[in-house]
Amino acid sequence: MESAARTAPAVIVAIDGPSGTGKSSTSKAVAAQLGLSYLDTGAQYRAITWWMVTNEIDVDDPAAIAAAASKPEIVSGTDPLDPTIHVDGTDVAGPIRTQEVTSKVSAVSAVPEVRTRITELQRSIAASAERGIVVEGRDIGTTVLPDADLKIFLTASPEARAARRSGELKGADVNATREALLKRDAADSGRKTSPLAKADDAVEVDTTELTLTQVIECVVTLVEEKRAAR
Ligand SMILES: Nc1ncnc2c1ncn2[C@@H]1O[C@H](COP(=O)(O)OP(=O)(O)OP(=O)(O)O)[C@@H](O)[C@H]1O
Ligand SMILES: Nc1ccn([C@@H]2O[C@H](COP(=O)(O)O)[C@@H](O)[C@H]2O)c(=O)n1
Repeated sequence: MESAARTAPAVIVAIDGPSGTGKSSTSKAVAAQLGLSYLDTGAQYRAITWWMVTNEIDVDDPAAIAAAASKPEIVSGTDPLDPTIHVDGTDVAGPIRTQEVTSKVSAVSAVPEVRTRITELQRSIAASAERGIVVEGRDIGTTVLPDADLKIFLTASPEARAARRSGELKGADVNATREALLKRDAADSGRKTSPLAKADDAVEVDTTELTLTQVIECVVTLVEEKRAAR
């Protein structure tokens, strides 16, 4: 007899929110716990940004970015225990996390041709996830997967997010980290095409006072409730 996890219908979970709210940590853990695939859409935007920088495309020139948007081949591995990201066959998991890429990704991701290309890729990955998928980003619930079974919007105070990030960056200045987070949020929320936004039907979870374990438990419970109601 097949296990319950095997026979459960595929479930699509969209997790959005500003930087440092815990989207990646939560999404990976929820997907691993429930036997689902996992997609880090921020890594895809970072990957195309890395390619633009490496190929000396001026990120302040939207026309140049648009003209090059279809060139790199971006491949995402969706195992939540070992998510991967390759550009033209090169493993870029490390290079996409540099300060240079982080400071330029909002400009690249605001270009409509980039969003169209990456959104198509995201939809095709989600459609081929047999057991379902947790997809995290900024516009998953609003634009990429508007019919997702469950939409979550994570928030946390800027202070909590900066403290988490500077802990991760081993002693980085908390105020500078906070300013950088807020600057990226403002750019992502303010762009014309598919900005960072909460979908009307998303469940908002403020993680400021919650441990990561509590957030994961909360989301797992919400997924199980959705599944039980189907
Ligand atoms: N509820 C929480 N309590 C404490 N630390 C947390 C919590 N959630 C996440 N963290 C920590 O905060 C840091 C940022 O989390 P994570 O990378 O998951 O955020 P994110 O929303 O995906 O950020 P970004 O959008 O910038 O990629 C990580 O070090 C993570 O372990
Ligand atoms: N759905 C998404 C996801 C991400 N972005 C852009 O990528 C940047 C990096 O995202 P991280 O989650 O890795 O921090 C982010 O600041 C956005 O500019 C996006 O536009 N849409």
